[in-house]
Amino acid sequence: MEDSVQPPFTIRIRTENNQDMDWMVKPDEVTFLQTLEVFTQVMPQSTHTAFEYEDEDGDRITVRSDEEMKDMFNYYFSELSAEDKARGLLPPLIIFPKQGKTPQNRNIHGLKIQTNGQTREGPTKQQKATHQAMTQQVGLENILSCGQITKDSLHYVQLLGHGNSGRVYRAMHKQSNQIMAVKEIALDISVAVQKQIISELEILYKCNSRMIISFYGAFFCENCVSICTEYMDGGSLDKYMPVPELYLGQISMCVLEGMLYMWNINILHRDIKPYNILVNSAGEVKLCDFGVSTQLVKSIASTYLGTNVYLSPERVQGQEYGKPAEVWSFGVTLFELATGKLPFKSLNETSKTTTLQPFQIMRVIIDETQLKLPTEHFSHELVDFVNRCLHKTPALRLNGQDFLTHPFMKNQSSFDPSLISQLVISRQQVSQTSMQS
Ligand SMILES: Nc1ncnc2c1ncn2[C@@H]1O[C@H](COP(=O)(O)OP(=O)(O)OP(=O)(O)O)[C@@H](O)[C@H]1O
Repeated sequence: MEDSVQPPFTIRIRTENNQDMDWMVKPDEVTFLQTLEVFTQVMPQSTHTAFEYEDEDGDRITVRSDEEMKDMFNYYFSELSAEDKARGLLPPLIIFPKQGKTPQNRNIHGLKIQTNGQTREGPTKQQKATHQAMTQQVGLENILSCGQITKDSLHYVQLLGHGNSGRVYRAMHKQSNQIMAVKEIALDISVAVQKQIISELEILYKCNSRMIISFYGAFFCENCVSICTEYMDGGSLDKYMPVPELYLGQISMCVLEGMLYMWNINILHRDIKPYNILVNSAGEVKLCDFGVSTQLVKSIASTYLGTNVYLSPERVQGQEYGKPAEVWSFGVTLFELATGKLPFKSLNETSKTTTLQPFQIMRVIIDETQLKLPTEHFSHELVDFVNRCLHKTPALRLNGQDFLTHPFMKNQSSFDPSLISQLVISRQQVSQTSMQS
């Protein structure tokens, strides 16, 4: 690896207060000095003379020169797993800036003071110009991102759809040729909030379940956040409704596995609905759009005026969100997937849902007696399963243990991707035929 050209990857600068800043670099082009200059842009209040990275035992190794930086890159590439290399998108290399010890510049209380002539009012004109030049030189505009994806590194291929909060594109990451789905959400928020969103989204890197969509990275460009995830060629389940019961069992198994996996690591989805369950022609079923970033959820909610018809009665009434609320949304989703309709009589005409005021929809969710799945069309097991997810009293809904022992789930043999694959491919054939005629 030492003599070959090393591909671009992300250096994650971990600041003292544990805030991460990602910076995409080409190892052959970036220098030690440039790295220190980037620190100055990210942490203008401190002076740095070196930085550290961790070896496989967690021991810190200091970098003070181009030579040592080269050693660090070689070490990083030698430690990559075959899986990382095959994925094309490399994990970030975390570095820890080291502050220079300049006692004459510190006061006795240990408070940092300005060291480089920068006044309290902010940088001088000359500093601003240097900053701007540096920004262009080292690609600082890319720092507000996690992962190594930026707008420029993507080739947008096709608009896949749009929801309440934004648009989703199919795009290709030029360096890795990786096809991905990019969800763009416009948000009118401060840079501080943008940073918080990016750092909250990073938890998605740790989610490793075959039932959860893979996360490739996220970045802000102007006022838009772009979230890049695995592309699923079958799209979301809303396009398949009504879904025959044969497939519903398999879909439920996958959604539950994904949900239970996330619950285990203390993450709630917060927005379960047919639009957030994706399928592909390989027969995979995956959950997407996890509400892992509280700040992102808040920022979207403040611009969205509608009412989510998948919300549980207790959530509509402002009570704390918990697993039972998630189970309710799953119940509404299954009901809709099975019948193509919502479990509320008065919300079933689309024209009504769009003309009803948000508070009227909330009233329906709280007050209306839910429809029951008709027993003549569905098995007794499915009807009972859905009805028990849709119990008005949260404590009486199915919970983690009951799910797996419920006859509807027990009747499922193990997951068979060929079934879902059949569903996706036959739909793709139908839409191709209708496009041709
Ligand atoms: N990873 C993906 N792969 C393939 N298609 C996708 C992917 N993510 C989303 N889509 C498609 O894009 C459409 C719009 O997605 P989006 O997440 O914006 O919709 P939504 O969930 O209805 O909206 P919102 O979450 O804003 O309420 C989806 O219905 C789906 O068909």
